[in-house]
Amino acid sequence: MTRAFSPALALSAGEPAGIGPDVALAAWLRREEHQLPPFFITGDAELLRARAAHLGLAVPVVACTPEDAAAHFATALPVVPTGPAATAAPGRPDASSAPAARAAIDTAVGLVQAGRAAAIVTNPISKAVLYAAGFSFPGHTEYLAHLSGDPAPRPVMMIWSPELAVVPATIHVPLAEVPHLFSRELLVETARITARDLTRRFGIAAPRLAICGLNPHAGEEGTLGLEDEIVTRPAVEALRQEGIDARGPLPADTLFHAAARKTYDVAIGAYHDQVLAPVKALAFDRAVNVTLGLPFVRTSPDHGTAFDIAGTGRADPSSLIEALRLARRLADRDRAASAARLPA
Ligand SMILES: NC(=O)C1=CN([C@@H]2O[C@H](COP(=O)(O)OP(=O)(O)OC[C@H]3O[C@@H](n4cnc5c(N)ncnc54)[C@H](O)[C@@H]3O)[C@@H](O)[C@H]2O)C=CC1
Ligand SMILES: NCC(=O)COP(=O)(O)O
Repeated sequence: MTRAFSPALALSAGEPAGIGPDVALAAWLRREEHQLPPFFITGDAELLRARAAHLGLAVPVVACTPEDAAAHFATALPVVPTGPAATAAPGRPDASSAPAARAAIDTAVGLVQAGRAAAIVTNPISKAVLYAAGFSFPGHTEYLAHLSGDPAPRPVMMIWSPELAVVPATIHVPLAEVPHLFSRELLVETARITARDLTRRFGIAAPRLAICGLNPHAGEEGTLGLEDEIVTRPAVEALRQEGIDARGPLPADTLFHAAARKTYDVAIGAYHDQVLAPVKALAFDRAVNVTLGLPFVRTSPDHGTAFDIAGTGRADPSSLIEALRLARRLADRDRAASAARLPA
């Protein structure tokens, strides 16, 4: 049986002064050991050559088209050039960082939308650097939704690992704004998208969702805050009426120990640190950030730019490796599902 052609994965280069180049080079060097699917970087080939030389890594870098990337992958790291040169030194972002980082994302999205990349994997950006250059989106998650369509779909951030998968209902917002943004509509919509994508892309037929309360002890029946009676409980009831296996409001402090984790497929929390801290504590080197709700597959390592170790050779590529492997799996499942929907 011949396997239908599927394009390579697009890996956006991320913040040039961060560890994105380091982990991309290190992942490519481990491509056989980890049976990595072919990928190409959208970015600046010169920067990658310079970083390989700086780190003393024997990685040939080849500039090519997305279509030629898979053929080059066995012998060189393929780069699809994006235009803006990135001149920043490791650990020292400069003014070249923002246009280069943004162009890498834009190119990757354009290629996946044109069917020239199977999925997008993003290396970390420095949000502060992009904000200073006028970027008005809190992070990739929201920017990718913006690039996905008009109106933009609601994006959902999931950090996935074999030990634990979590979703924050509010994403990149100041903690003081969380109680105002935490609404029944937000929670229901977030849970629906999560359940749908866990079935469609992860193959979990009836996902079990554990919904955390916002307050300590999930509000202790309203005595420690009313949000869980006004928002969380009715949202869970609405989800159950739709046939979604949701439970809550559950106290977040007792939801992440080993026995509790066996009772659900994903924990949905009210805010970023409530659920990202446990997954990063358990699986920092293996966890993958996946954006749900998009028309294409996007994954990312769970870590940031790590300026403190960029260019030192200490950056661990494991999370990027898992992000590449997961992106391929999810894209293949998407493709198979689309093919099954086609008329014979
Ligand atoms: N997807 C993305 O674009 C993300 C971007 N960021 C951005 O990254 C920047 C720095 O964020 P931080 O909170 O400092 O988190 P960080 O993940 O960059 O670093 C936290 C600590 O973990 C270490 N670390 C991170 N990745 C590592 C790896 N692969 N191997 C070994 N050690 C590693 C770092 O050296 C540092 O000590 C911020 O601007 C943030 O917005 C953060 C998370 C995701
Ligand atoms: N802490 C996770 C994170 O900041 C990832 O953000 P994004 O850039 O993937 O939206």
